[in-house]
Order: sequence, then C-alpha cells, then structure tokens
Amino acid sequence: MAGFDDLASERSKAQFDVEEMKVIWAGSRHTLEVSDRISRLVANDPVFRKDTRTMLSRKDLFKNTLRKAAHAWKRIIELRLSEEEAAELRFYVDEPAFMDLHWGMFIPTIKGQGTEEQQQKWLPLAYKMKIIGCYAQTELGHGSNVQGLETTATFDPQTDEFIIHSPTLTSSKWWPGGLGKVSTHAVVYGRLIIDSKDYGVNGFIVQLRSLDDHLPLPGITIGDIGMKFGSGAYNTMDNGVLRFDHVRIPRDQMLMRVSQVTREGKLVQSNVPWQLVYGTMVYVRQKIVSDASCALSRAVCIATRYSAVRRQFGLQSNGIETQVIDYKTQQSRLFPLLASAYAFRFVGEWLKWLYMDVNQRLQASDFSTLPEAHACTAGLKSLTTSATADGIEECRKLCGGHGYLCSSGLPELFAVYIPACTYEGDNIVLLLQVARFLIKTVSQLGSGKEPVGTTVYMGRVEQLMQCHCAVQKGFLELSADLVQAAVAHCQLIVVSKFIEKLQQDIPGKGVKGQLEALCNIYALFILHKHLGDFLSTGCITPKQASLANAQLRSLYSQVRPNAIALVDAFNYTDHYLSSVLGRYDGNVYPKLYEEAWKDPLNDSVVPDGYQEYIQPILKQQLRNARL
Ligand SMILES: CCCCC/C=C\C/C=C\C/C=C\C/C=C\C/C=C\CCCCC(=O)SCCNC(=O)CCNC(=O)[C@H](O)C(C)(C)COP(=O)(O)OP(=O)(O)OC[C@H]1O[C@@H](n2cnc3c(N)ncnc32)[C@H](O)[C@@H]1OP(=O)(O)O
Ligand SMILES: Cc1cc2nc3c(=O)[nH]c(=O)nc-3n(C[C@H](O)[C@H](O)[C@H](O)COP(=O)(O)OP(=O)(O)OC[C@H]3O[C@@H](n4cnc5c(N)ncnc54)[C@H](O)[C@@H]3O)c2cc1C
Repeated sequence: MAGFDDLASERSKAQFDVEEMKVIWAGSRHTLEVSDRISRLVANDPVFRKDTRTMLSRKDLFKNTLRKAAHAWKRIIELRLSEEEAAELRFYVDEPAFMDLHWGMFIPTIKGQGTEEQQQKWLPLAYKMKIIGCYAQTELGHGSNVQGLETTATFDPQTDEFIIHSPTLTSSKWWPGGLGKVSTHAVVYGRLIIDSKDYGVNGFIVQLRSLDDHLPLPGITIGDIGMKFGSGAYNTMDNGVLRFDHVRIPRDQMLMRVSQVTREGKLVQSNVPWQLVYGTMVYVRQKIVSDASCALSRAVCIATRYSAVRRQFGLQSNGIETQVIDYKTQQSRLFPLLASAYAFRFVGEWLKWLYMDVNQRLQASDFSTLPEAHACTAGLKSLTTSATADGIEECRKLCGGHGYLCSSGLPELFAVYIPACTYEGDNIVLLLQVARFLIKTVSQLGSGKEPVGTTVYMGRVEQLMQCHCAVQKGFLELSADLVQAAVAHCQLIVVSKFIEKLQQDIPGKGVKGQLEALCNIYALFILHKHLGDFLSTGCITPKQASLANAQLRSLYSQVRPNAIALVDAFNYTDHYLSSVLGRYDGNVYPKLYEEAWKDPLNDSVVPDGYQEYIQPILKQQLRNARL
C-alpha cells in the first residue's frame, strides 16, 4: 500500500547512520536517551492526548490544560524527575501553559535579579509550586519601549513599603502569560519613585491572589485578555490584564541585585550594570532560539514524509505516479528548510554555551561580554523565529490541500508559533538593537579597540569606517537598511557556527557528509535569496552566482535519497508530531479518511439546523420551480 511501502523504501536508501545522527541532533547520547524516554512516557499517557484540542471551547480547552499541567506536576514528583527530565516533559506535553512562565521567567528573574536573601526566601516556594508566578512587564500602552512603562512603585518611608499603582488605562499590565487566571504572584515591572523622583524601571515581587481561595487581593483587578489567533494553539494560555489601585508591598520585595532602596529611602547602585534588569529577556531569547529548531524541524518532518507519500502526475512505466518529493521545485522549497532546521539547532547549542559563559562571568563581576550576549540573543531570536514562522507556512503549502486540515498538525503549529516573532521583543525592534551594537563596534574600530567574538571579521573590512560616517548622519533614516545589515550579521553567525560544528569529531557512517551537504545548502540558499545584494556590492561575480546555483541543485540531488532518514533523526513520536500527514508509517490516506469521521459535524448524518434553515430554502425553491 502507498505510504507504508514508500517510507520503508525511502529508509532503505539512506546513506548514513541514522542512529548516530539522532545523537548529533539531540546534542549527546545522554540527552537522546532522556528525550526518547520522556517523549514515549508522554505519548503513552492518555491524559496528554491532544487530538481534540482544536475542537474544544475556550473554557474546556483551558480546563483541560490545567488538568494536564497538574498531571505533569504529579508525574514529575512521583517519578522524581530531574530538572532536565521535567523540562523535556513540558516540551513533549506540547501545550503552552502557565508553567512555562513560572519556570521560564518568574524563577529565572528572581535568580538573576534577586539578592541572596530574596532568592532564599522566594525560590523554595516557587520550586515547590507553593506559589505560582508570572512575568508582568508589558502594558496596554507599551511593550517594546520598556523605559516607557507607566506603572509606579512609590516608596513610602513611613511604612517601609512600596505602593504599586496603575495611574492610567494604558498602564494596565496586558499580555503576561499565566496572569489571567492562575498566577498567585508576579514580578511586576514599574517605575521606582522615591521622594517624587523617578529612578526608572525595576522589578517587584507582588502577590496577586489569595493562597486560600484564589481571589484577587484588595486593590487588584485581574482577568484574561481574550481569544487569540487560531483554534487550540495559544488559547491554552491565560494571557492576562492587571490593574493596581495603590497596592502596598514590603520594601524587601523590590528585586535588589542591581540597585537597593535603603530603609531611609536612599537608592544605592551595586557594581552590576543596570541592564541586568533586562536579564531575563536575554535568557528567554536564548531559549527561544533553541525552540525554533524544534518547531521548524517538526513542520519539515511532516512535509518531507508527506512529500514522499504523495504522488502527482508523471505516470511511470510501472503505472504509478511520481512522488512529489522528486520534483525539483518541491526540493528547492523543502531542502533549504531542512537545512535551516539543522542550522538553527547548532546555533542554538552555541547560544546556550554563550549564555552560560556570560552568566559565569557575571558571577565573577566580569560584565564585558554582556553587550555581545544581548546582541546575539536578540538578533538570533529575530532571525530564527521569522524564518521558522515563514517555514511552517511554506511546509503547509508543500502539503497541498491536506496541509490546510487541522489533522495535518500544521495550522495549529503555525498559530501557536507565530507570536514568537512578537513576544520577547518584536523582531524588528530586536534587529535595531543588533544594528546599534554593530554601529557602536564599527565606531570603535579607529580607536585601536579590536573587535572580538562574533564581530571579529569587522577588523578585516576597511570600508566599514566609511559606513560608520554615513550612519552617524542618520540612524533612523537608514534604519530599514541597517535592519538588513543586522540580518546579514546574524546569518554569518548561523553559517559560522554550522561550519564550527563540522570541525568537531563527528562519528557514524556518512553522518558528517550529510551535515556538510546541509551546511552548504543553507549557505548557498542564503546567497541565492540575497543574490541582488551580493552582486550589487561586488562580493561575487555573475559567473560565481551561476556556479553557486548549479552547486545548490546538485546538493539537492545529494540530499534527496537521505531526506526521510534526515527527518527520522529528529526522533519525534507520532504523538508529538500530531499529524496524519507526518506519520512515521506513512499510512496517510486511510488515517485521513478515518480522522474526518471524528469531526463533531459528522456525529449526525443530517446536521443540526437542517429543519430550521435548509429545509425552508429547499421547499421555497420547489415552490418557485412550480411557479
Ligand atoms: C509542567 C512541567 C513543569 C516543569 C517545567 C520545567 C521547565 C519549563 C522551562 C522552561 C520554559 C522556558 C522558557 C520559556 C520559553 C518560552 C517562553 C514562552 C513564551 C514567552 C512569553 C513571552 C514573554 C514576554 O514577551 S516578556 C516581555 C518581553 N518584552 C520585550 O522583549 C521588550 C522589548 N524591548 C526591550 O528589550 C528594550 O526596551 C529595548 C528595545 C532593548 C530598548 O531598551 P532601552 O533601554 O529603552 O533603550 P536602549 O536601546 O538605549 O538600550 C539601553 C542599553 O541597554 C542595552 N540593552 C538593551 N536590552 C538589553 C538586554 N536585554 N540585556 C543587556 N543589555 C541590554 C542596550 O544595548 C543599550 O546599551 P548601550 O547603552 O548601547 O551600551
Ligand atoms: C502571545 C504573547 C505572549 C506574551 N507574553 C508576555 C508575558 O508573559 N509578559 C509580558 O510582559 N509580555 C508578554 N507579551 C508582550 C510582548 O512582549 C510584546 O507584545 C512585545 O514585546 C512587542 O511589544 P508591543 O506589543 O508593544 O509592540 P509595538 O512596539 O507596539 O510594535 C508595533 C509595531 O511597531 C514597530 N515598532 C515599535 N517600535 C519601533 C521602533 N523603535 N522602530 C521601528 N519600529 C518600531 C514594531 O516593529 C511593530 O511592527 C506577550 C505577547 C504575546 C503576543
């Protein structure tokens, strides 16, 4: 039968050791073992089913998410899962929920911005989930412009407290995940006011709801901001609205690693840079880059398997049509995405290392690499999420009409993924940060300060000094071009990190060869996409451009027999993929047919509303016909 045979035969053609590639993708043999074990644990647990998610009402969907989160927590405790295993469990449960913000932002903020005493007080409560926290920064009126936030935290020396207040409608907190219905606490960002003087934005731990009956505490108005894009998708999350009416908190609930307010109301700065108030965003952006490769590889896995099963036109001598994966147009759309998934995986690995390195340095009061870490996390978050969002949509198109069905898994994946281009920093705003960093680096070239890290190449480009002079005349005027320069800088990082990966010891028959092909596809595809820029700047000649394109076509042919094995190496369970088109066994058509009958519309042969709305029309037509 089509599908079973197709994928089995594809697998037999693979020219490399898939099991070793799984290790490379996972990062280590240990990580592969953990991820394999936990993904199966989730797939085999009926509480974690997700096949009806797109058909549930918001209330049922949300309650079901709470049920899953509670069950996940129970399993974590019962099985005594490590932090790594628990994070894998959250990943494979595959449902955005308040837990993400509690573990992913609330706890890291206290760790990064709290003093030793504050950590000792709050972290045990948070780790045991005796309190549940979220990250309340964005307001109705300001998200990107953090320094424009309006919430105030005014010190009252009489009582040794801060008074948290929302002075305007636009100062209402708006968007924080987990805030709407679940969180008992939040890290709230607001303007520190002492003696009528504004000291800018700082973080404060604020209790929002009673730990007894979950009701909002006095002075607090709180709720969910409403349905978001798509069915299922991000609607499992209670993104919230929050207003304060002169809510009092003890002074020691201001996060005081960066600056402290004394009992007398004096502001004391510590030796750490004030930008550490933005530190959680660096951490989460780094996480988002790692997650981009997961979302893209998932879409690519579905589209690749289906492209091998789907046949259209080109009747062959044996009477069967051509697999659509054999069309060069399909390959030229699909294989660069396959290569991007691997490229993002490796740059994500590197970014994780960079983040750990900067953290260790911060502990030792070395702040020198913070600007680069900010630029890299901001830029790569922007590049990888934009490419992944576009890539998922391209995979939907690669699957033709069936890709538009929810049972393909692609519509929900797209809907849940696209806000990544906005949250944790709008992608254009983040690229402008990279552009500023690049301009600053260029401006220091003449002063004898050697560029380091990801900007080391700048020391070799003489024309950059002239660029700097031009940009000095108008950053805003040139910002659209500067954003392109920032993207180019980030692409260079992605390609360099892929090349560095290839320089490591890579065991397994044929594995290195496949990765080399993917790395070359990624680099040449970027060159192809921006051919105009490369030609107009004289970086390559027309002859080189045409050679590069010929090389790209030949690389597609090289990857073609290995395509299915390259997506098998992601080691995704059918539960995680949740796609009829991407099934491991390729049994697409019978399952698509079966799936259709599960739709609630098919519960009855004659639909509800027939007698009310259809029958009268039909009867009317009958009368008109008689007339
Ligand atoms: C059930 C199982 C349970 C177990 C679970 C286990 C585990 C779960 C684990 C994990 C989950 C993990 C992670 C979660 C992953 C995903 C999370 C999911 C969803 C995400 C939710 C999204 C949340 C949010 O969106 S929070 C809000 C984010 N907001 C933003 O990003 C705002 C964007 N704006 C800004 O960042 C800034 O305002 C700005 C644009 C940078 C402008 O800053 P500003 O100060 O106004 O101006 P300026 O440009 O002059 O900058 C000044 C100066 O500072 C430097 N700078 C700026 N930012 C930073 C930074 N972040 N770090 C360091 N330095 C920074 C800048 O370069 C300037 O420097 P200089 O003066 O030039 O030297
Ligand atoms: C699903 C989701 C979850 C979220 N979760 C949280 C959360 O848990 N906690 C939290 O605090 N926040 C959260 N947010 C908020 C999120 O961080 C902000 O929406 C994001 O930072 C973008 O800010 P904004 O909405 O103000 O966009 P805006 O800044 O208003 O952007 C609008 C447009 O203006 C452009 N623009 C803005 N500034 C400039 C500039 N200087 N130059 C050029 N163009 C510019 C942008 O590119 C964009 O096109 C979440 C958002 C979403 C969608």
